[in-house]
Amino acid sequence: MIYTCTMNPSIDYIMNVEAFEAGDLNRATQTYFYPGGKGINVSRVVSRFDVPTKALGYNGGFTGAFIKEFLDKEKIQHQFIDTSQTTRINVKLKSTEETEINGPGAEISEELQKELLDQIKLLSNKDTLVLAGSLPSSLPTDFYVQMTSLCNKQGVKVVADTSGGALEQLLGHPLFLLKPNHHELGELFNVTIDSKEKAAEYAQKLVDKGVEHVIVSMGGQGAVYVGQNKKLYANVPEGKVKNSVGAGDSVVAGFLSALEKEETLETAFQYGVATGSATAFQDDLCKKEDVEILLSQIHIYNMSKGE
Ligand SMILES: Nc1ncnc2c1ncn2[C@@H]1O[C@H](COP(=O)(O)OP(=O)(O)OP(=O)(O)O)[C@@H](O)[C@H]1O
Ligand SMILES: O=P(O)(O)OC[C@@]1(O)O[C@H](CO)[C@@H](O)[C@@H]1O
Repeated sequence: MIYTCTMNPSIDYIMNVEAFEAGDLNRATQTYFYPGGKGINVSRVVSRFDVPTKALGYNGGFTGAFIKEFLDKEKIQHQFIDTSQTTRINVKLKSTEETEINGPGAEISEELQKELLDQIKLLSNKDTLVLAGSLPSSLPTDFYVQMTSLCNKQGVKVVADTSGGALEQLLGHPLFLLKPNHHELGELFNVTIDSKEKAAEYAQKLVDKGVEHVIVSMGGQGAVYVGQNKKLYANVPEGKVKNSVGAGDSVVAGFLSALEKEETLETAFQYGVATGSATAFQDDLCKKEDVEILLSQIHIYNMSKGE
């Protein structure tokens, strides 16, 4: 089972505004509400590939109830811990540019932290746990490390999709998959990643620190995969980007879902990139059919052979 854990979920309130003017009254042409938070996005996309998934994390209030109802409608299992605080609403403003305003997180008491760690203790070596998104500031910065240590003892595969201090602290701990974008990877090593070769060089450093699979997404410039004995590059398909929210999460979901179906690494990487692009080309997260249309446009090159 692919478990996802979203410490800081959200309702994503998408507002399309034709020509946004700061400091003025703007009227939106279309608005949408979606459940958000990186782990929840991963669960929503994984379930579209018919792979079993369950969303964990914190949730509360009327916004939390909306997220649970939405997941129920999509037949996605969830087991959130109730914080009795209103889950945040993140505004995604789409105009000539995309602007995001993400709310702060809930106050998570020590008791609630323990409750989540107790849930993690029930996972087994057949499970994968995706730790995704920001940590609310009330949580200790090593909370993902605490969860990862438990998982490593139980043989649970850990996937991390986070950035900054939370990501830095995870390095050195055995991880199954990391998917930084090229900016996040650059920040980790204080360098600028401006080519696929540089992305592969720094992804290799993550593999040397104990990460089994690293995917570096580079937006419209393709993606790089580095694992124990493989260095691959994938182009991205042509298309109009409508929405980048959840595109990175979709790469994780596509890659993990394909591995669950025992596809090869190359195919899983191809699925990951196709899934990311399929979401980038839609208003909401992609469907399985959107991914299948794009698959044949993504070519995998073996960088170790100079391709
Ligand atoms: N211009 C584009 N054309 C085609 N696909 C794209 C484009 N931009 C992004 N994507 C798809 O989205 C994936 C993730 O994009 P990106 O590298 O920006 O990651 P990210 O920053 O983690 O994403 P997010 O915006 O969700 O945080 C890419 O690997 C690709 O599949
Ligand atoms: O504030 P965080 O946790 O870093 O990111 C949260 C978020 O921006 O990430 C998802 C897209 O990846 C959205 O659904 C959500 O609003």
